[in-house]
Amino acid sequence: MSSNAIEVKDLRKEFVAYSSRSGLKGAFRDLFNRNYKVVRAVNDISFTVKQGEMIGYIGENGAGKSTTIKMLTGILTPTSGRITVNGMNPHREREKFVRSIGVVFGQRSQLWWDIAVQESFRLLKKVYGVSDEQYEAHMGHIIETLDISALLDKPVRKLSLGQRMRCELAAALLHNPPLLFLDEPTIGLDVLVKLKIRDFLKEINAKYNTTILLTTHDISDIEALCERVVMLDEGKIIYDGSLEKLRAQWGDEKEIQFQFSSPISYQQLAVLMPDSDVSWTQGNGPNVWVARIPNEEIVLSMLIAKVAQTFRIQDMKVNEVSTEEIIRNIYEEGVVHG
Ligand SMILES: Nc1ncnc2c1ncn2[C@@H]1O[C@H](COP(=O)(O)OP(=O)(O)OP(=O)(O)O)[C@@H](O)[C@H]1O
Repeated sequence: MSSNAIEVKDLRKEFVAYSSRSGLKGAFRDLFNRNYKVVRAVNDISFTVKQGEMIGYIGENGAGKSTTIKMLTGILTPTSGRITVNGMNPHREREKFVRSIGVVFGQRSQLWWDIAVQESFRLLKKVYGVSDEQYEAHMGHIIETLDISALLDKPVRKLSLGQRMRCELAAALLHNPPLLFLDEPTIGLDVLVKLKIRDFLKEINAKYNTTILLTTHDISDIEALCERVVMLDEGKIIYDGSLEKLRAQWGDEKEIQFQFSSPISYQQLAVLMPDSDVSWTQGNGPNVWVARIPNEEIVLSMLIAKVAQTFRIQDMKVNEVSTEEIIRNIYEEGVVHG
């Protein structure tokens, strides 16, 4: 097997969406020719994922994330393009393929609703052909780390969402797959469970070099886990790189908030650094002004020095532009950056 867990080349998926005409006359005409339009959900994307990488696959609703994952897991066939996952074609070598991946889709369960969790585990163990020795060696640790031993004899329908998600994760890893797909694994979970799941994923990744591809709307999941993000917009990859670079490229501004001891006018502030890219706006509260500046050390120290020389400052705060905000900006601007 090559060292790439996932190889995707010029991958495309189109859906044909029919629209029905209204009324009896419309229905009659629909019999002969229906109105349809082609939706290109995934538009010729290419990327590779190395074994052991943890990748955040992100994008707005409808960007094409689920469609990609469904193709990568062999649920949907591509319209065109090539996919190799764990050295296989996901839908051609179905049976062998599913044994090489683990999948957790936030809203869909692979556990049986009415039977005890451990019965589900036992069934999956059979399906995946996991030996007793393998199971003991591997699952004991997983059950302990996810803290689910007290849940094993409960039917899934009796579990809370957080409890169920932990059991889903254990189920997805039962056969110790080298590749794990997670779709919104922490959605709706409380902070402690989220942290537990993140720690667990980090541990699995470190211990087994498991590749993890994660879709999430929770950027803090990405910050905690992924060095690389692939961002999708309208079926196209608009960013593929490190979270750090994304920040550096886009988080290129800082905000400094000053609270002055007495009222100051905009003109007084505007003349401080007339030749630089500093913009001032009034903040919340009395005598509060916010300067937005380019994220450069020298501009920051000059500004602070000038302001401190000229006015009496009661309080000062520097805000980094958050990743959340950076990503929102990208969506709004829709700019393509490599
Ligand atoms: N079975 C289908 N038939 C027709 N159109 C579809 C089908 N599945 C997805 N689409 C369309 O393809 C586009 C991409 O959808 P997809 O579900 O992949 O987005 P997503 O990024 O996963 O969004 P979300 O975050 O909401 O899950 C959307 O415009 C969607 O309406």
